[in-house]
Amino acid sequence: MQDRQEQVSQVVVTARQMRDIEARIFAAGMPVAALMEKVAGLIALRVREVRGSRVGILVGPGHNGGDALVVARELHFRGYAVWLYSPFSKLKELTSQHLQYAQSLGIPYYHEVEQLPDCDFLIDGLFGFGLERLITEGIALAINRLNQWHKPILSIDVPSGIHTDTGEILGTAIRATHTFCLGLWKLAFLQDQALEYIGKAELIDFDIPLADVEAVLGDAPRIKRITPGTVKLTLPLPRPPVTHKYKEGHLLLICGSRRYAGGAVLTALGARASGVGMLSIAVPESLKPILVSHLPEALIIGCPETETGAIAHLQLPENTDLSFFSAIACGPGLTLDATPIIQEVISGESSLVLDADGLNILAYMGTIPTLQKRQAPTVLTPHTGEFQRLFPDIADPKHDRVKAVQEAAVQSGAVVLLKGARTAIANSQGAIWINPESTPALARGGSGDVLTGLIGGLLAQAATKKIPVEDIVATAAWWHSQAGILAAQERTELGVDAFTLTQYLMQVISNLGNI
Ligand SMILES: NC(=O)C1=CN([C@@H]2O[C@H](COP(=O)(O)OP(=O)(O)OC[C@H]3O[C@@H](n4cnc5c(N)ncnc54)[C@H](O)[C@@H]3O)[C@@H](O)[C@H]2O)[C@H](O)CC1
Ligand SMILES: [K+]
Repeated sequence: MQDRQEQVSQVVVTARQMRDIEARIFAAGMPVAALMEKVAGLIALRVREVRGSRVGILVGPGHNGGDALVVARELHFRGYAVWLYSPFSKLKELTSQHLQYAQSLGIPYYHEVEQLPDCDFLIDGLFGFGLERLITEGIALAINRLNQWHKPILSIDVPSGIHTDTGEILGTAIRATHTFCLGLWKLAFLQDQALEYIGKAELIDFDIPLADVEAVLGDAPRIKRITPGTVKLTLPLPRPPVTHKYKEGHLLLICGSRRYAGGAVLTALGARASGVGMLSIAVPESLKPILVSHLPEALIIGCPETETGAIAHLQLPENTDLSFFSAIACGPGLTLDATPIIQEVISGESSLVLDADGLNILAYMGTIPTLQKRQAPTVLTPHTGEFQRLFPDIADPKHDRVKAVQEAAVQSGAVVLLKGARTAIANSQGAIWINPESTPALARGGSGDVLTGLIGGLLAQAATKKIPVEDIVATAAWWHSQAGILAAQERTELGVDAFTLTQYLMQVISNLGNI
């Protein structure tokens, strides 16, 4: 049984779902004003940990503004110098009552941004999940002006101006340094385009009953955050006391070319870190010595080469065919000259991960619909450019990455991992995993090759277990990014080349015991 914190940390909701959950709580008898008091009380406690005692509070017309006014009142009583700014003349009733009381306490209230005295930081309660249209005119100008002050801004629930679901900027938006997401993680926190506006994100749990969350989310496929708890459920640990190398999975990597030898080494090092029982690596014949020297434990299969140094065709050892392997990972460094290999692995019946040139060849051949016919699981791991080449008829993933990856999985029947600051993974039934933490240190050549090897190695080990493929892919994505975070902490964001990244993978798993 997972504890409440772990369960809450996995949940992701849309604005609509949050409103429905909230409606159930109110219908069950919780007074709206009491909930606002509780939530804003928790925010005020958190704000008091921030340095500074002169605070400007931005008040919107809805309950986000109400939250801000309760925070203003609490800070006022705790001795802070508090100033209110609100350009709105019409406020929701509860918000209006809080404003009236704040004014009765002598808290100054201004209609123009310029009237706000110099403050240490700002609290943004202009709009929460009720923002439904573009911000225009005076309010847009005010937000732009406030952003130019370059003061710390603490946003309540979401930075005002951000679409709660897609993370799009609706006209303009507050650039928060810190955002307190209320109750449950909203989808915008997991959309790349919103991240620059959100700053440091923190969930304020205000005891939403899990029964209400379950009732609203129902049995439909969910969007979930990957957490250490979900990762622990899928890792092949502990191993059974009695086992042997083939029981712990046999992965075949097909990668590399004379031009891109390093891609093969990095993919293999990612696979090695997965702990896979047996690793075979098919490369062009001329790469064999390099691979042997880096991975003495692996079986290196030298294959005939094209004139350009790509694998011309697979030449597996005698009595071996593709069905012999628990999983196959194919693509890094292949070049487009290895096209026949992709045709061959797609028609095989092993679990298959396709990345890099594997995806480019797939796009070139236009074989996405044929993936639907595969009996075994397929995993595609595109970055945005590869994604657009593979799925040209899906709307630009930049507008809504989560929707795009969901559509791609339905179209292909594959598990699709869309790389990004918040990597998203979808299966063809509509379930989504999103990796909530990463580092820009990973935006570097070769880091994707490491991920491909890691996914392949975990898939091979899970081949006989009943773990959903998307859960395994999610675990690999989390593991990979945590290694990047760990490496960046020690070596800065500039010090995480792909080889170094592979050296941090094991540390992540040994640290998991402490989480
Ligand atoms: N989730 C919970 O259980 C709780 C949420 N709280 C807070 O309440 C807000 C949501 O409040 P709501 O009143 O529904 O919406 P907003 O405050 O975001 O504002 C809606 C308000 O703004 C008007 N509006 C919408 N778009 C625009 C626009 N572009 N320009 C001008 N005006 C606009 C709209 O008509 C409404 O009047 C949530 O985020 C939390 O902060 C509770 O306090 C605690 C429980
Ligand atoms: K806000």
